[in-house]
Amino acid sequence: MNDVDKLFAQPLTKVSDFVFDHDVARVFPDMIKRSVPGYPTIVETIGLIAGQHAGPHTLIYDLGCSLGAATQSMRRHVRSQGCRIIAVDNAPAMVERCREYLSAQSAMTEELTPAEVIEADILELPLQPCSVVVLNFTLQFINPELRLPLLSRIRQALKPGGILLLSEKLRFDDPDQQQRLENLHYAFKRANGYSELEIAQKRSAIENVMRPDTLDTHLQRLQQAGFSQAHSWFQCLNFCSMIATCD
Ligand SMILES: Nc1ncnc2c1ncn2[C@@H]1O[C@H](C[S@+](CC[C@H]([NH3+])C(=O)[O-])CC(=O)[O-])[C@@H](O)[C@H]1O
Ligand SMILES: O=C(O)C(=O)Cc1ccccc1
Repeated sequence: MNDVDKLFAQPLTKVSDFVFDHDVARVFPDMIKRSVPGYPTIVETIGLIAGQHAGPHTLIYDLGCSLGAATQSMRRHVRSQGCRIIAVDNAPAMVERCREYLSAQSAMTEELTPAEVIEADILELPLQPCSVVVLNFTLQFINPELRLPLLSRIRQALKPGGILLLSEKLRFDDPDQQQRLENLHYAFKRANGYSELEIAQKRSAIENVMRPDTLDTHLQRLQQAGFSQAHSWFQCLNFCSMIATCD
């Protein structure tokens, strides 16, 4: 069920823009673990932090859930009575497999927080009052102009004491820092078995669809969206996770 990512292993005459289709869904757990430094730690810690902030009888959103890794972690960590997780993705292939993964988890473990998966565009979906929202490497795929309106809507939906957990690939204004961390990211990929060709073709595939911001841009935008406090709680190379709080 979980295949090794060889999507960019053969030379392609034209590298198309990256899409979350069936081929990607099939290899996604392998791809993200070998491509994002710190990903397993981030996913596990999202569960831990959500467990501290999800009050009884509140809603949790996992927006751009892919196969539901963050949802699975939160289902294990959130112990409050009457909590429910809504995982959302607009890629049908991801949603289909996410439902399978969550059913398999339910079958294997007792006392998990209930979770449902909705196929929807997070830019369109009305958000109900909630205690925790997760954007784990999703905002970077949203049109830059629509990022602040989305974050403002999330802020409006969060109850007092609620939090947003936002993980992103970072860009750096300083050219030396950008080059150093980008090179280290490629070294991380190489160490995980990706070839130079795979690294180069994946880079072309994502350059038009994934647009990272600087940490400053993120923190300022979170403030603009109305969050009381925002800071990072994890960084490995050019990948970071932030928490934003509501009074
Ligand atoms: N407008 C949108 N509406 C809904 N979903 C969207 C939208 N745009 C993109 N997505 C979805 O956001 C996800 C981004 S992957 C998230 C990993 C996951 N969070 C994880 O914890 O493993 C990150 C990555 O691949 O680097 C994809 O599944 C898209 O379909
Ligand atoms: O692979 C990369 O270079 C990334 O930045 C992360 C990533 C992981 C999975 C899908 C798209 C991008």
